[in-house]
Amino acid sequence: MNSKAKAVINNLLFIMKYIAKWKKSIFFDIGLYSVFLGLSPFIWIYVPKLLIDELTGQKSTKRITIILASAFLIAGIIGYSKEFLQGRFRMKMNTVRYGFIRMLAEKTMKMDYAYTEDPDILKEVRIAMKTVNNTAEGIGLVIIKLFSIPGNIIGFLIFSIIIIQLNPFIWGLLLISLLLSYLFIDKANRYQRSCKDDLSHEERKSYYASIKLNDFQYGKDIRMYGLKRILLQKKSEADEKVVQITDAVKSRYLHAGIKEGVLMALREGIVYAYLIISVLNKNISISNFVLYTFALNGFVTWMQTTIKDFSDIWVNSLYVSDFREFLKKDEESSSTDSLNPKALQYDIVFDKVSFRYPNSERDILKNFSIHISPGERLALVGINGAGKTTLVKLLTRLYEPTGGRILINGIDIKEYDLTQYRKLFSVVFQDTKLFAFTIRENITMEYETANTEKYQESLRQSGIYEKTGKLEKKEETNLFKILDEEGVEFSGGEIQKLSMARALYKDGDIIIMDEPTAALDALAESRIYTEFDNLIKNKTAVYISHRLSSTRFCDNIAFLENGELKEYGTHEQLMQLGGAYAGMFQIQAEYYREEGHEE
Ligand SMILES: Nc1ncnc2c1ncn2[C@@H]1O[C@H](COP(=O)(O)OP(=O)(O)OP(=O)(O)O)[C@@H](O)[C@H]1O
Repeated sequence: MNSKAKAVINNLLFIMKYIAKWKKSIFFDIGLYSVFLGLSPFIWIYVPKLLIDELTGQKSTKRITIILASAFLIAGIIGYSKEFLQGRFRMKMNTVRYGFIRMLAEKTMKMDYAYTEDPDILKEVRIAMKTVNNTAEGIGLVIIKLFSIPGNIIGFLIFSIIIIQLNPFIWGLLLISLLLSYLFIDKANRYQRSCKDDLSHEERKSYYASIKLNDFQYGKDIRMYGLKRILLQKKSEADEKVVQITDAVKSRYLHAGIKEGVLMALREGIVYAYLIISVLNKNISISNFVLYTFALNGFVTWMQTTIKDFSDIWVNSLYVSDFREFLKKDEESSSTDSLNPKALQYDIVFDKVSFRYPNSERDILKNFSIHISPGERLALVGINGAGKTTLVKLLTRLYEPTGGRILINGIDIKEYDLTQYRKLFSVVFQDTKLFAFTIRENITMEYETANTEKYQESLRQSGIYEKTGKLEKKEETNLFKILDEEGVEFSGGEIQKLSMARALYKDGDIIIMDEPTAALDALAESRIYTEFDNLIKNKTAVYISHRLSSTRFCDNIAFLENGELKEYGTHEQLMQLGGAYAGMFQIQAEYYREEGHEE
């Protein structure tokens, strides 16, 4: 067996494994449906023969009535049962399909964070989503085909027996011509498959533009910068390419259809000529002529359906392979040791850490070493792109250093159980995201919150409690209007306060604030930093800010330049040094003085 066939079988087994897990009774329905499907065509093949025999023989009205009544009764029962089973199957199938959708969602949550910033992986996610999102392709289609294939095989076997009785060569001829038709279609299928990546790429571009056009959060920029035109242009460019690709695919199928039509005409000609000659030579009766005509037509249609079903399974199995490949992507893993990092205090060391993003040719951090003592407040400062956020991503294990080590309490952070490790941190990111859930859910990240006092206290501490208290539904108000007309839209500064409340509620032992106060004015930011700092008591904290006055209170300041530690010390020490930090501080102080703020 070649590797492709093996892959198809493995994919079918994979799907069947999950059908067995999520909806075992589907197998029973398939069995029953197959029997009805396999037998159903033979009623209307045999009934005409029986009627002709009767009409050209004894002409018994009673027997004709019995033949017709039985035929209608059996056909009715079979037809009803088929419809019923098919309807029930469709419902059950959705359970299975949603199971796969959930599986994909869980996988994307567990994947290495690095993948989420990799465009190739985003393409793969889109293909994997397509595989499960509808029943016209991918896993959904394979499940549908699995439902009808056994019945089609039963039908094929019965038809074969009838036709072989007539003439085995005719059976062979039909089979060969049908296999040729399959090859025509298969060529088109393969072409379709070869376009998959390009199609997905263009669809992703079009989808991106559509999403941004409809995203309220982008509304301001779209209007102010006249982005509508460029977005629409990009969308229609991508759409045009999608149409081009799909048209090219359709044209391949059209050509395959024309070739198949010619082949069909030849096939039918030979078969009918054979049947007519057989009647003329009195080798078969008129009633058998009718029976074989129906049987031959039935066989061809049946075979075409079966071939199409197999071909669909073949093509769509490749999507299933993509889906399964995607499931194998590296997950964020805890190390083998799975140590619990929980301790009374945390001593953090960056030991000659270097880092380069995947698919990047530049080291963002170079030999970076720093020691953060327990309870210390460290300020990370430096110009845009210096590598400050990257340091946070490494410390929180969103990425792994490409060189050197990060140690907490003397142990490489890789050794710690990842889930436990992440619990250590309360982080407010620069581009922190909140969800269209209630305020309470956004703070607690819990469906039901037992500790009402704690989250209300977090809101109070981050200075947003007064605002949420005035809302009609208070903390049960939904954020944003995307899912709820009565949802509230908060200002940038208020969103940042909510993000801080979330960090306070989490109560991590190590605090990281990556410039979350950018939407606030300099004085408000400085106030929030100092107030926040009082709240976290003796916890270790890393603060990132571009406004150097906000972080001057920190125990130490690390000034980064091009991924290297350029200057390090207290605010006073760095000012005395008179280097890059002091220069930047002076410029900012000058600016604020001009603006009328007193330092
Ligand atoms: N996912 C990524 N892939 C490749 N390069 C990246 C990625 N994320 C960031 N970079 C690059 O790494 C460099 C450092 O980025 P980083 O976000 O750490 O800087 P920063 O000091 O926090 O800057 P800012 O003050 O603007 O927030 C930048 O040049 C950026 O372009």
